[in-house]
Amino acid sequence: MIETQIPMLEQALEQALSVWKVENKPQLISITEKMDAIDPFIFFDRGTKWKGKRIFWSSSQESFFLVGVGEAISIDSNNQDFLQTEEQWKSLLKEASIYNAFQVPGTGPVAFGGGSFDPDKKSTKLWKEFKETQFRIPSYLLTITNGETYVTFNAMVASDEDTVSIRQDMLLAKQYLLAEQKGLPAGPSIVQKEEIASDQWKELVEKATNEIKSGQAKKIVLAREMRVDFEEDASLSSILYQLHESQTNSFIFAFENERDCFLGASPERLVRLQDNELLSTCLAGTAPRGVTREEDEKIGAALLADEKNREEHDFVVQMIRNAVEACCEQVHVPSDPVLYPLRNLQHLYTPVQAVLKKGYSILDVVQRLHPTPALGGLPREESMMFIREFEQLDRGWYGAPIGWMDAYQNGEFAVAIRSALLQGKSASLFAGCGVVKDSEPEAEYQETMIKFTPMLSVLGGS
Ligand SMILES: C=C(O[C@H]1C=CC=C(C(=O)O)[C@@H]1O)C(=O)O
Ligand SMILES: [Mg+2]
Repeated sequence: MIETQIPMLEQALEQALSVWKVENKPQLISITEKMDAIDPFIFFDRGTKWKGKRIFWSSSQESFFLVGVGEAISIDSNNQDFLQTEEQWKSLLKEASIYNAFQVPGTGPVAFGGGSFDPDKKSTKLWKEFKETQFRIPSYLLTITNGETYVTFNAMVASDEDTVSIRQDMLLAKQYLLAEQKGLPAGPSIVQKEEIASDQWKELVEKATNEIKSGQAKKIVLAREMRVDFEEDASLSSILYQLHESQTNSFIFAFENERDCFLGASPERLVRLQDNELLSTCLAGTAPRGVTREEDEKIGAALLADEKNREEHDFVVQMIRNAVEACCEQVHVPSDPVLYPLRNLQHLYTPVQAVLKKGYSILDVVQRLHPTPALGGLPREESMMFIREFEQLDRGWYGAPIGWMDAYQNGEFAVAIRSALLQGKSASLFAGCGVVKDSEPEAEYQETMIKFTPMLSVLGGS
């Protein structure tokens, strides 16, 4: 039997109404409850009732989950500016009626979202459902952290009448979302796949290396697309479950907008902030995994010693270090990278730790870091101009920051790679690589091939 009362609801509604009467603008109410264990994938699947408005985030390393259904309010913008988002987020929280006795990171009002890779590139209809910047405060948010489970109920109050429907919706939603449920639906299976213009892409890699050799840039990251079709509409909950099971050391994310959903399993953290402690990671330079342990170690050692990959990696470290130093103190960066193993490939990895200076927020850092040379290039402007002009792909949200922030200055953003845009019976997959002076088109092509593998395999078409 589920306890269907929502404690503090009446107080929260009353408080919001009294502020609304003075301020005359909608007020956020947010109530957090601790619950017995809830399966995050089943919660997401249950959320199909709110189809088009679900979000998912998990850090598989830490068993941390955020699953949101419905939308209490969104903070959107058609010109990308994370600082503007920050202003709106602060103003929303200023007078909000927040009842969260726990204040654990990721509980209470949480804004989840991201934006497009390059707002200056002309967008195509592929990404028509996605805004330049879009953050969602879910109506119902499940948070699982340190083995504890919380649910936060959020709503906007803008009139006396609202309180009646909010009360009703919240109680029904609580009953529905927490009801027992059988397993997840079956995963998709790919019936057709098409690599978009791969020969042209290899020519573009060559063009970029020439550009680099002539001194126009040091590194340019180039990406490409694969389009796949399924027998039936793909079930998102099963895909997320499979990603979570197969991709350790990754962030699993999903942002659903109507019939489209952008999801992935990214190993690349852009920034994490907790109690003012900042962690960013430089991840660039790639090699496959070996079949035997011996072979794997040999490939790893070769990657660590490979000049081309070290250069690719070092450009990212330089840029992130500079950006972090501008808003942090006690910046710590190891002098050499280590290996970061994933199921299908391994990367060079350098963590950057620091303490954020007073007056800065996680979105300040996101704004400064994006795009890092792991997705754009170096120098930033020159590489971005090259991508904007020559890359035959609408990256949309691929390669851009995606993540969450709470009301207590905690949050985490990943770089949205190893990802796909699901659109009912079809999907677009994205993969890119860092091109430097010693890049070879065929080798870079093969590298994108392995980067497609994690997503392809959970979509039923390895
Ligand atoms: C651009 C992607 O990967 C980046 C992140 C890690 C390693 C990379 C590389 O070695 O090229 C890329 O910079 C992608 O997966 O689509
Ligand atoms: Mg590479």
